[in-house]
Amino acid sequence: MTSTRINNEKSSIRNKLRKISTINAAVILLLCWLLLTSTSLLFIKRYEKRNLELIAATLSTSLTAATVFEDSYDAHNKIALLGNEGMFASARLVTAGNTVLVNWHDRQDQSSWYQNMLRRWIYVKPLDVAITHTENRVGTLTLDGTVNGAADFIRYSVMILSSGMLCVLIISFLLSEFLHRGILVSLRNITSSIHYVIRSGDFSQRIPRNPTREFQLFSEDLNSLLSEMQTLKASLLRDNRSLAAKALEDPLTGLANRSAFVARLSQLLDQQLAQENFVLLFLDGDRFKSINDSWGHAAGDEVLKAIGARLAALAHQQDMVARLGGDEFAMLISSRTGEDDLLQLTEDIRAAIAQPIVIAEGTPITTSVTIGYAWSQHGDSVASILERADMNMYKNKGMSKVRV
Ligand SMILES: Nc1nc2c(ncn2[C@@H]2O[C@H](COP(=O)(O)OP(=O)(O)OP(=O)(O)O)[C@@H](O)[C@H]2O)c(=O)[nH]1
Repeated sequence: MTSTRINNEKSSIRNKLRKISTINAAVILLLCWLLLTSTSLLFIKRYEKRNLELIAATLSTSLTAATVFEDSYDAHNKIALLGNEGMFASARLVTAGNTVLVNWHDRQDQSSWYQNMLRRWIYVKPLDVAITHTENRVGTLTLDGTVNGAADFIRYSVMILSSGMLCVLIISFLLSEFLHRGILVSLRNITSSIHYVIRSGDFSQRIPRNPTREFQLFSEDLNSLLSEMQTLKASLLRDNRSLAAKALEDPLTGLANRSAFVARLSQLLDQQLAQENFVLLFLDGDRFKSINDSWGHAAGDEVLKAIGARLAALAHQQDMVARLGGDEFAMLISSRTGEDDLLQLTEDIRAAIAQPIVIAEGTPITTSVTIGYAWSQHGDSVASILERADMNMYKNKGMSKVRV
C-alpha cells in the first residue's frame, strides 16, 4: 500500500514542484490583476463623474430656452439626442413650478444588480443641475450616469485574467519541466545510487558529483557514510574469516583441528566413488606424559609443535595433517596410492620424529610416535575408518613402545 502511494504520480516531487510554481504564478497574476483593476476603476470613477458633470453643464445651458417656455418637445429632443449617444442612462427635467417637462430613460439600459451597484459606487446619487435664466432658477435637470464603460472594462479585464490564467498554467507547466529538470535528475542520481547499494550490498559505490550545492553536501555526507560502511563491512568480513579459520585450527600447532579433520574426512568419503582410495593415519605420542613430567608442560608444548611441523613437512599439498587433541595426530593421505608408498611414508615419519627436538632452553628431547592406519573402503563412515586406524594404532602401540 505504501509503495502504491509512493509510486502514485500525484505524490511525485515533479508534480509537487509543478503545483507550487503554478500556484505561485496564478497568485501573482491575480494580485496584479486586482491592483491594476482597482487602480483603473478609481480613475474610471473620477473620469465618469467628471464627464457626467460636463454633460450636465452643457445640457443645462442648451435647455434654458425650452425650460423657460416650457417647450417639452424641444427639451425632449435635446436630451434624447445626447442620451441616445449613451452619455447618460436617464434624465429628468423639472421646471421651477414643478412641471415635469422631460422624463427620458435609455430603453436599452436594463441595469443588472451589479451595474446598479457599480452606478451607486461611481456616482453615489443622481446628479442635479440647476437651469438658470437671468440668474433665476427656472428648472432642475437630474441625470443618472451610465456605467457601460466601467462594466465593459471589468468584463474585458476578467476575460483577460481568465486567458492569462490559462497561459500561466501552460507556461508554468513548461517552465517547471525545464527549471526543475536539474533538481529531479540530481535526486534521481542519488536515489538510484542508494537503490544500487541496497540491492547489491556493494558499499564501494559512490554518489556522483552534483552541481547543486545542497545536493553536493548531501551526496558527500552519504558518500562518507558509504565509505564507513565499506570499511566496517571489510573488517567484519576479515573478522569472520579469521574466526572461521580459528574455529578450524589447532591453536598450539597451527594444524587443522578435529572439526576440520572430520569435515575433510567426511568430504573425502563422499567423493570416494569418483576418486582413488585414500588412507587415514592415526599417530599417538609415546610416553608423552613423561616428557611433561621431566621437562615441564611448556617443553611438552614445544615437542607437540615440532611433531606437527615435521608431519606437515612430509605431507603433500592434497594431504591433510591435523592434531586431534593431546598427543594425538592424524593424517589424510590421498597422494600415495600403494602399500609400499605408504610404508615408505610411515618410515619417513618415524625417522623425522626420531630426530632430537631441541627445546628453548637448549635441551634435546627424543620422542617417537605410534602409527596405525586404515585404507578407505566402500561404505566407510567417519566413525568406521577412524575406529580401524585407531585399533591398528593400539595394536602397534605395544610393539612400537619396544621398537622405536
Ligand atoms: N604439554 C602438553 N601436554 C599435553 C597437552 N594435551 C595433553 N597433554 C598431555 O599429554 C599426555 C598424554 O598422555 P597419554 O597419551 O595418555 O599417555 P602417554 O604418556 O603418551 O603414554 P602412551 O600413549 O601410552 O605412550 C598427558 O599427560 C596429558 O596431560 C598439551 O596441549 N600440552
